[in-house]
Amino acid sequence: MILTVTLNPSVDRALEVDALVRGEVLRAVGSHIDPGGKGVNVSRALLANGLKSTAVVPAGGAEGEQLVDLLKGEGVDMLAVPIVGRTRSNITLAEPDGTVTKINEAGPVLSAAEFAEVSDAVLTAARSSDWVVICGSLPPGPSVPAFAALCERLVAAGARLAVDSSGPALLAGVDAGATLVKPNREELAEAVGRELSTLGDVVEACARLRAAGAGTVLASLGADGAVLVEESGVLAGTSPVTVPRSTVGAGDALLAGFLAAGARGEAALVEGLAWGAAAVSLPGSRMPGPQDLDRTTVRLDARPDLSRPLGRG
Ligand SMILES: Nc1ncnc2c1ncn2[C@@H]1O[C@H](COP(=O)(O)OP(=O)(O)O)[C@@H](O)[C@H]1O
Ligand SMILES: O=P(O)(O)OC[C@H]1O[C@](O)(COP(=O)(O)O)[C@@H](O)[C@@H]1O
Repeated sequence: MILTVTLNPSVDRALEVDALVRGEVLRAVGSHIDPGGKGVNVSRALLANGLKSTAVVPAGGAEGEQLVDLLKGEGVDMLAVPIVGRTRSNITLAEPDGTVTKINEAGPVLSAAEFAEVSDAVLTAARSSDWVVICGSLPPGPSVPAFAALCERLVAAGARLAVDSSGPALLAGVDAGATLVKPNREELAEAVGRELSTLGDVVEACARLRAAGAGTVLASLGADGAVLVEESGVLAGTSPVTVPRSTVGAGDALLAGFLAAGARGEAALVEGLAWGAAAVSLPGSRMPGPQDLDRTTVRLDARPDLSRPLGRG
């Protein structure tokens, strides 16, 4: 069973507009409300494909109740930890060509006691989990040290830890020795402090995260696909999408598919890329089910051309 942890979950509101024009009153041509946050999306994707998962979410206020109701409505098994603060709403504005503009609230501050309660719930549930997958931004406030301590305690307890986060949180997961990290191109570039213009730059950056403590690095590259750097070597893959609809949740779907297929090697990368591409073809942060997956579009390369330039970041 995969335990997902979303320390800063959200109610995701997606509006589809014909064109985004600043300063105008726009009429949405489509709207979607989904339970959100990166770990929540991983659980949703696993569930959509018939795989057990439990989502740990701090939840507070009316939006927190809505998040819990949305998760219940989708049949997602959850551990909701009540907090005083108000769960955030994240807004997506999607255009017909797949361009997505996203506005994410900061989210509620978790008190030290609330963070400790979430940590205790995670450490307890981790004992009966195959993976602990901590994804997304941290709550605002002094949460990095508490997050780093949680990662260290999980690794010390023998948990297989996966981290998909950014900035200090990603580096804390690396430093703690996470089994797997899943940065996107921007997060990877920030982690190593340099622009990533070619596939070789990505591979080198992943190798630096492995040298710093990460076991496997799965770097997602948007339309450029993904790169997997693990003990046994390097793989690169792409998953072309003819009509991108919404990239929101694509990274979470990639990670879920990768984990679902064993979290290493070619088969897992193919599965992750297929789930990621399928998510991009769906509106809002809809997670793909078996009927949405097309593995035949995935192309892998065990000897990728490292000089290959990446698309506009
Ligand atoms: N425009 C796109 N065309 C094809 N595949 C895409 C596109 N955007 C994302 N993907 C797929 O989704 C995965 C995750 O996307 P990415 O944007 O890198 O993650 P994140 O959502 O974490 O930023 C990519 O590795 C790729 O497989
Ligand atoms: O597009 P991604 O990176 O896969 O994740 C999408 C999810 O991440 C969020 O944008 C939140 O991201 P952050 O936790 O980094 O703020 C959610 O609104 C959404 O459900």
